[in-house]
Amino acid sequence: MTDRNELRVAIAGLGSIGTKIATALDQGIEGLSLSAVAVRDPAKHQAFIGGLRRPPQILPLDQIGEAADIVVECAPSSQLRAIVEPAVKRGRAAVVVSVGGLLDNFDLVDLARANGGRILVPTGALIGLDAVNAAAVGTIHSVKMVTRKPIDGLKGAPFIIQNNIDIDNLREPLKLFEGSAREAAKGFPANVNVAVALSLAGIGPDRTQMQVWADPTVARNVHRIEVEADSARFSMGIENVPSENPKTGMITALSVIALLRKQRATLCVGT
Ligand SMILES: NC(=O)C1=CN([C@@H]2O[C@H](COP(=O)(O)OP(=O)(O)OC[C@H]3O[C@@H](n4cnc5c(N)ncnc54)[C@H](OP(=O)(O)O)[C@@H]3O)[C@@H](O)[C@H]2O)C=CC1
Ligand SMILES: O=C([O-])CC(=O)C(=O)O
Repeated sequence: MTDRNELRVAIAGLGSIGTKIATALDQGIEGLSLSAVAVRDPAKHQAFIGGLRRPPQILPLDQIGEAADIVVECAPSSQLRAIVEPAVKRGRAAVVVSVGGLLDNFDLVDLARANGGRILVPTGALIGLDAVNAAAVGTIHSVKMVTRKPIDGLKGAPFIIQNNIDIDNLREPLKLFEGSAREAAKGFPANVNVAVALSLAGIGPDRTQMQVWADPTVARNVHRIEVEADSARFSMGIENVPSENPKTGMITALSVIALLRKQRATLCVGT
């Protein structure tokens, strides 16, 4: 039975990130319960959902906002609008992991504001957005980010296909892209959500500069960031162990779980 004071959480997409969040909610997060999921093919996920202690309802994407106070989007970015729009229209909170998709749908922020909804972007596979948020209260002069991924983590990216770049036979690191976080998100929608999150925490997608490297010498998704602000200069780095989806670092799901834990926790640490 659901405690009426519990926040109901619904998850859209049960892939590498969504299944971890569903499992954590099912095992228990203070004050939260898993109320619904949306999947493309229910039959494929039947065993997983049936194996949960309290199996959630399975609802169409656009209806999960009805069954939840918080909707967690962890599907491909092409589905972001279909998931977030109905939720924020109903005044719900939407946790967005496909944050690159927000740039082309930024009106959702206005829609959320007009209806009392919220859009929450977790730190995800990155580090230090608390410091970037704080520095942005003052003046940030520049934010630069360099991402290196193993070949398997980059395969299929539109930028690579459109430019006909062969990364399969690389022996040395190859710089694929240099430009703004906005342009990077277009070329690598499943690879640089982190750069967009960084940009939204700091100086925006047009001023945040980034490089993307295909690197056969690394086994992890490596992100290095340099921030120059009036309050501080800082460098940050993270080397993510890929999950079963080689494009996605394992820490991404953990970051969402940490964000969910904060919704009702008595002790909250970090901004
Ligand atoms: N913010 C960040 O730091 C990071 C964000 N990401 C982003 O997070 C998102 C999820 O990543 P990840 O879990 O690894 O991806 P996966 O590919 O592992 O999972 C995506 C899931 O979405 C499901 N899906 C696809 N279309 C629909 C639909 N129409 N309705 C419902 N479900 C659908 C897929 O279903 P099926 O199982 O049937 O294929 C799959 O289960 C991606 O956009 C990724 O780029 C990733 C890493 C870091
Ligand atoms: O997991 C990572 O290292 C980053 C990632 O895929 C993304 O930002 O989309």
